[in-house]
Amino acid sequence: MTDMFQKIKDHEQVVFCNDESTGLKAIIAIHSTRLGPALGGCRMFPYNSVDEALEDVLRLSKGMTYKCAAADCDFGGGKAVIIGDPLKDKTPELFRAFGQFVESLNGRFYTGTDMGTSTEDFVHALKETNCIVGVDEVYGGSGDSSVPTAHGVIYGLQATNKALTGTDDLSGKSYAIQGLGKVGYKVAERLLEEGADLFVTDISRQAIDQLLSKAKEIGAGVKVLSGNEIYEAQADFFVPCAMGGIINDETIGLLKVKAIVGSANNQLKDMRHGQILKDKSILYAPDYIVNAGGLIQVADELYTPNKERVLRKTKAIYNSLLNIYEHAEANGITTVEASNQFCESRIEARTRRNSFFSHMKRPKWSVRT
Ligand SMILES: NC(=O)c1ccc[n+]([C@@H]2O[C@H](COP(=O)([O-])OP(=O)(O)OC[C@H]3O[C@@H](n4cnc5c(N)ncnc54)[C@H](O)[C@@H]3O)[C@@H](O)[C@H]2O)c1
Ligand SMILES: N[C@@H](Cc1ccccc1)C(=O)O
Repeated sequence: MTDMFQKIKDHEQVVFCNDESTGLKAIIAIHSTRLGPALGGCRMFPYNSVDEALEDVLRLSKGMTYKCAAADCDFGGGKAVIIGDPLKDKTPELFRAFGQFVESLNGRFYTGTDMGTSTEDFVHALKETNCIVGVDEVYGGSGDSSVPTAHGVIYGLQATNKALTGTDDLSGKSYAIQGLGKVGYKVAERLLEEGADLFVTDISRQAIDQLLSKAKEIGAGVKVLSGNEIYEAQADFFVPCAMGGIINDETIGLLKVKAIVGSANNQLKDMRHGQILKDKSILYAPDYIVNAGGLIQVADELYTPNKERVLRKTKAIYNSLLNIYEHAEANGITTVEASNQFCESRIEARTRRNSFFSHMKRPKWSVRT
């Protein structure tokens, strides 16, 4: 039998949620509460096996610990995955059942949207727990987190452009975007407005058609590629905005871009792929630095929400990336090593009181009740 404790050895807590009546099968992973209660979105995906779902939630929740530390948020890392097809298996009852499991963690885990879930889904969960972030303002939330996430990706592209060419002007460059969902579509739209050339791919025809009609409206050109063709696109930037693990042994040799900057979580299949990118002189913007905009917004929501502060902290992604590039270059290490080192030392320096968050609720949470 698999040694489950060996598998989850880096994590504080992993909860398997099973609800027969609604068909809910979910896993919540809390990686660390050293800096505060765990915060992380909930993904819905038709995983092929429970092992695959577990591996995803363990990696994603660990990434959230680093993302919170890098973005200077007083939260720890957690994530949830619901095993199911977001196009077929969603019901209000399923999300209410999920909300009950979140509530059972008593304030140790706050969650909201991620790949495959929407703000509407969490309005149902909100009936069972207050530990939900990023729902629309009419429900007391700060709104769709993909908006600031997309802003962050744009700042990330500008900083990377600056590091490569000395200017942060995004026009006249080409971008290969994988995934035109909540984040990818907004990034694509902004790049079109900037006068960029786009290569795009998505498994959803509807998502592609929506972008094509937008491009037509503003008279911009978009080339649609199928599946793996996106890795071979002759573009300046690869912008992954769908699933993780896409920089791997099969794809890395195909890349022709100068840099990778996208919102997808866990883009590198393995740490060693960071070194291969460095050897190929492809500048890699660590995903959890680039895609922190959504986290910044929902973390802010848990105090007294302030849009100006969210914008300022999201803008800081630009300088954070430039610092990471500089540190990596000066020390002959990869950009992921540089950002991991920064986060680990920040977590070490900030850990206080104890290393297990057990408070019942965030101080200002009562404003929502
Ligand atoms: N939403 C946020 O605020 C946020 C924040 C940080 C990170 N992220 C990450 O960004 C990524 C995208 O998130 P999202 O919220 O836009 O998700 P989403 O579900 O809204 O969009 C994902 C898109 O990718 C497409 N897709 C799925 N598999 C694909 C494939 N094999 N090839 C091409 N396209 C594919 C889907 O059809 C969909 O259009 C995820 O990895 C997510 O974890 C999202
Ligand atoms: N899902 C996004 C934003 C988010 C963070 C935390 C909670 C809810 C949503 C992320 O991975 O960063």
